[in-house]
Amino acid sequence: MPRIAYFGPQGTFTEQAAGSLAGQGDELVPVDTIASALASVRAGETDAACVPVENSVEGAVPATMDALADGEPVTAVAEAVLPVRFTVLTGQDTEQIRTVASHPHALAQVRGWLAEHLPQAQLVASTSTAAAAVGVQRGEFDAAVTAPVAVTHYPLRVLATDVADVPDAVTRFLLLRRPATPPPPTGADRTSIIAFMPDRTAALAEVLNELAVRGISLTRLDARPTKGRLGEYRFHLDMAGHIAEQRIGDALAALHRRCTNVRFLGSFPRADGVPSTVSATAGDTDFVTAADWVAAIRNGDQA
Ligand SMILES: O=C(O)C(=O)Cc1ccccc1
Repeated sequence: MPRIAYFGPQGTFTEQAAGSLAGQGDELVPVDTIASALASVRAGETDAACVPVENSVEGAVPATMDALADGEPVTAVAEAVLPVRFTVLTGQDTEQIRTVASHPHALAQVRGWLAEHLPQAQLVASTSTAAAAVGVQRGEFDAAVTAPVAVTHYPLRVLATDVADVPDAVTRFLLLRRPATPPPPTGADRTSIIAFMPDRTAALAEVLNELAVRGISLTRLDARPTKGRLGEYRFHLDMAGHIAEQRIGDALAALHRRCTNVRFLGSFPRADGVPSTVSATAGDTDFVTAADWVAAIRNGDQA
């Protein structure tokens, strides 16, 4: 039975995302950190791992960026986008609540609500929203900001539901496997890479230009320090399209020439189903016709 490690414990948003991406009969295996979810799939203990990658309010999840960049390569085969509205669980009377724990991304998205409803409470970062609920059960914190599903796992008092400073916030999750042939292109795909850049004037501009001249639309650009010298970054880029498409393959080959290293993180269907736009001169046949023309000249058969 295929096993999917997810960022747990039970009752996280990531469990919900893993459930929506799992096939029938897949076993969902909770692990405590994003790094250990990826470590388990790298080691072959599980077949896939589900982790959060970015949020529409708080941006990238740094732990996921680092775990994807370090260690053996893994590639995304699917993504899920979930609305995030929070439930506040407690074991106390409201007046007694002195500490509220949650994942930093969750705390950042309910700051306004907490300031209004629990102004006396101190905010404490936990490894995940569900870990905060576990902490409340153990008496370590007075309240937890959790996913709605947490209430079924942790029998605590529901202080509030549908809590969100930004009502339409969403989080995107990835399903990652050990590298294999990517899922086939659908016309509405995303390709994800990490570009390790040389420390050179205009290096990022040159990389972006390789995408721009092929009419490739960026869907995400994030930077993380390499943890080496101050000012050295790696860039996490997502683009509309699939590596099986000529313009994407051609662009990645150009980046391979220009960058210190390029890590391919997958080509997979977009959860929003938005089809890629392909400019009039960057379709697959345009590339094939152009390559045939060059080959003909090399062969001495120019028409
Ligand atoms: O802690 C969780 O439940 C997660 O899955 C990470 C997370 C935290 C806040 C919003 C979305 C996902």
